[in-house]
Amino acid sequence: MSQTKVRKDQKLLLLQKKRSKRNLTEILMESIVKPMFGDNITTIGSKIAGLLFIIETLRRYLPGQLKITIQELLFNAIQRLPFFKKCSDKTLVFFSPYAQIRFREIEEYRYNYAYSAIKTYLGAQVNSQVKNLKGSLVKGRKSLDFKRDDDKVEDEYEGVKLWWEVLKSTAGVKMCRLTFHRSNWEVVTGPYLRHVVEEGKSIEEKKKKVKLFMNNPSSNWKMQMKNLWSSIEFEHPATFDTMAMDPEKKEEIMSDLLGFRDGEEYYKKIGKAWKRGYLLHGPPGTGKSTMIAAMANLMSYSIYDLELTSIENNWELKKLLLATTSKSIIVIEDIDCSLDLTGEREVKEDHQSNAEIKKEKKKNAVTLSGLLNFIDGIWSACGQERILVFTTNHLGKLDQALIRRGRMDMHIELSYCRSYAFKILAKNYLNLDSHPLFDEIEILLEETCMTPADVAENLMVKDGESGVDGSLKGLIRALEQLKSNHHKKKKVEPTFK
Ligand SMILES: Nc1ncnc2c1ncn2[C@@H]1O[C@H](COP(=O)(O)OP(=O)(O)OP(=O)(O)O)[C@@H](O)[C@H]1O
Ligand SMILES: [Mg+2]
Repeated sequence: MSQTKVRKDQKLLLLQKKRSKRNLTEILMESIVKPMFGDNITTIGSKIAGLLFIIETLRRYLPGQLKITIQELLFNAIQRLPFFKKCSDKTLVFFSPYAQIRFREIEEYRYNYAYSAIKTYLGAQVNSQVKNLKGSLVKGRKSLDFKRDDDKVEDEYEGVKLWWEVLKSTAGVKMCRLTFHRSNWEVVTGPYLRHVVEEGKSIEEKKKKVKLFMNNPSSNWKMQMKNLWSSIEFEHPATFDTMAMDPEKKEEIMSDLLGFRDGEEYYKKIGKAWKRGYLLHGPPGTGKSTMIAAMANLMSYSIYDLELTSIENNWELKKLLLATTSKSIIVIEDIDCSLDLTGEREVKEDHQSNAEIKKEKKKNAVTLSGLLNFIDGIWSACGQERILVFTTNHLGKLDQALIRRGRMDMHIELSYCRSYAFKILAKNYLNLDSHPLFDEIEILLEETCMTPADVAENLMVKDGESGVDGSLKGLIRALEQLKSNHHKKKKVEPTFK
């Protein structure tokens, strides 16, 4: 069957469904509501009593979802009567014994954690009576994981029946809708929903996977803040154990991070937003990106890799920030290359046309002040438990306002490979704690500037001789080469006095 035919059939089915719903409302209107009330209300009391009798009968004898659907239709029919059109919401609500609560995925521009907790809770309602399930194999686990895959879930709590629906509006807004009898208002809005959210959160915590998010270009954003970020599962193997750097510095960074993670009370006490900024600087190949991965693995936080060059203006930057979840690391790599850090744009030459200036502005309209707002303005206080990481190869190029303490709380320098870093790399790559060639290598490392990335590359090469000796000798050759190149360069360079 061709695709267009399938689409036509689906449209037809949808139209029929809509029609049948409308027809049913009309049938109820003609057969029950109009004969009872007519268009003119005179003896309202006895008529309301009659209607309540019908509603109560439905409540007793019809099964769950069907009962709600018919009552909803009846309610809709009543609302169409001229008399009731003039009534306030309060009067109308009196005729519907059911209440509904909607939990939208994005509520007032912010991610709604209740939505994800509820979805997780509903997915976990698995038993032998369930018709639709979905199965998956999670990495690192032996057994399959089953989740409920129904749009409608009936639940029961302390004898109270509740009906959940997982919906998506035509505008693409995802939501969970809960329907319950008004007489159970206290139980549902209190202990029941608390139970659902807590249960959902604890399941999420147990199954938590670290994710890597990337921002989509705004031209791909749809309505209602959807599709701002794309994500994949984060599976980088880097840890602080494998980071080649000064052990003391490493210890300091790790305890700073863990202190931050457990610092909710402390941040509340001092009245500061629960966030922390780290600036990683150093030459290419010294482990800045590797450290971000190690941070995410240590904290079990997801990474939001923010590509500033694909953001058109400060407003988009705010939207992206608001759509991030807590327990996350927001990363801007090579901050000096992503942004015009001089703040105000330079005045353009006279001969440059207005159109050209406009085009230029649009191209790079995220400004330094926008970014500063993003870091510590009102907007950043909207989200808690977030880490910000900036990386740069050129610390000197950054505006002081951007890197002052309080914005970037900790400056971490990653540098060329020295003795302590080499020992960690030798352990990682060759499983060596010591070797007669270590002394020679360590002296050469002090005399040269080789990055950990280059040392690691050399340790992986099996140059001629096999085994660890071959790798270490290869590294020595590379270091000697680097040293002699350095001397040659020095000789050529003129000296200024
Ligand atoms: N300090 C380090 N400890 C362990 N491995 C490192 C370290 N530095 C570099 N490496 C290795 O070198 C590779 C490149 O490092 P990485 O991408 O982290 O460097 P970078 O500082 O982010 O460089 P750039 O400035 O070019 O982005 C990594 O895959 C890692 O294997
Ligand atoms: Mg990098």
